[in-house]
Amino acid sequence: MSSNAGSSASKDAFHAGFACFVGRPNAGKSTLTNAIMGQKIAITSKRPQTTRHVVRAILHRPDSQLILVDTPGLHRPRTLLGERLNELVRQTWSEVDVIGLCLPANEKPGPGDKFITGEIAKLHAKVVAVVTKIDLVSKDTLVRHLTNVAALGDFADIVPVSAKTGENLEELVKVLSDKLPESPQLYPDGMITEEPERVMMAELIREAALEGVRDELPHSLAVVIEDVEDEDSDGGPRKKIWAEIYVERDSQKGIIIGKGGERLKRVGTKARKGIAQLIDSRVYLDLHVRVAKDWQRDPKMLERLGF
Ligand SMILES: Nc1nc2c(ncn2[C@@H]2O[C@H](COP(=O)(O)OP(=O)(O)OP(=O)(O)O)[C@@H](O)[C@H]2O)c(=O)[nH]1
Repeated sequence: MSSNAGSSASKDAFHAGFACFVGRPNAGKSTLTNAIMGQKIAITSKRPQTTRHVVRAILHRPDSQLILVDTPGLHRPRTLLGERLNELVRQTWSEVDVIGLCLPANEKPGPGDKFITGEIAKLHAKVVAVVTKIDLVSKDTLVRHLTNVAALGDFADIVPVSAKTGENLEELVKVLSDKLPESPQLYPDGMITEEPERVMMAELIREAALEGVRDELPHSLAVVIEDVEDEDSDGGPRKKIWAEIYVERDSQKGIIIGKGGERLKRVGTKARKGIAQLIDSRVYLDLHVRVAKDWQRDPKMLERLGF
């Protein structure tokens, strides 16, 4: 044991704490969280700003416990929902020990990245620049990119990774874990997320409902799990889940339901499979679509939808 500060002194100590990935929309934060966890937890998509909930993933290593908090991207708020999301991001940023600033290797750091770098520099957290999507660029481009990233701010480390190929992911976990404070384990062994199951179920339904229609209604859709019950059916025990999909207009309801209810049926089947896998049980999903006019601007409705 030694009283010296620094990593060599705390070699044998256990480190535990919170980390989050930040970066502009589409920087690869959710994909990175999923890849590190080796399983699907956050919801990813080709469209920006689909991450709505703070999802915690817990990474256990022999000498550390890294708790990943997933945040939505910071963006210019146009609605009350937008403002709430930004509040949520800032709140999360202020609560973590380490921040991984995600900078996609295939895009030059821009004013948005500069802005975020400035914002997080004000916090107590250590900041690691995570260069994402390195599978998309050549070695030469990557080297140039790393130089640009180094010029962007004062980072505790710079780690290039690919969530797609898995390159350098374990190194990233190590770098982030090393920067956590000395602390006993914060969560029990084996626990990988504290996100309530219902939120994850809702996200699976939301993802299924958005498939193919993201252009038409990217932010107009929210899902609430109304109830979950155990029941016995002919095929054995199963979970019966009542869920509601909220949209803002009648026309959107039509899009979700589809001709003769065909589309909603497909959404239900896809979501049911995902949920069954998530909770490892047979599932009966009772899915309804409701119109809540302008829910994104209605504080009561936002509360009900969990924002
Ligand atoms: N080729 C490649 N694509 C990636 C990688 N990581 C993420 N992507 C893609 O980049 C897009 C955005 O990834 P997300 O993980 O949803 O990005 P995000 O930063 O969480 O986005 P928001 O939720 O909008 O904040 C998706 O189409 C991913 O498939 C990677 O390592 N390699």
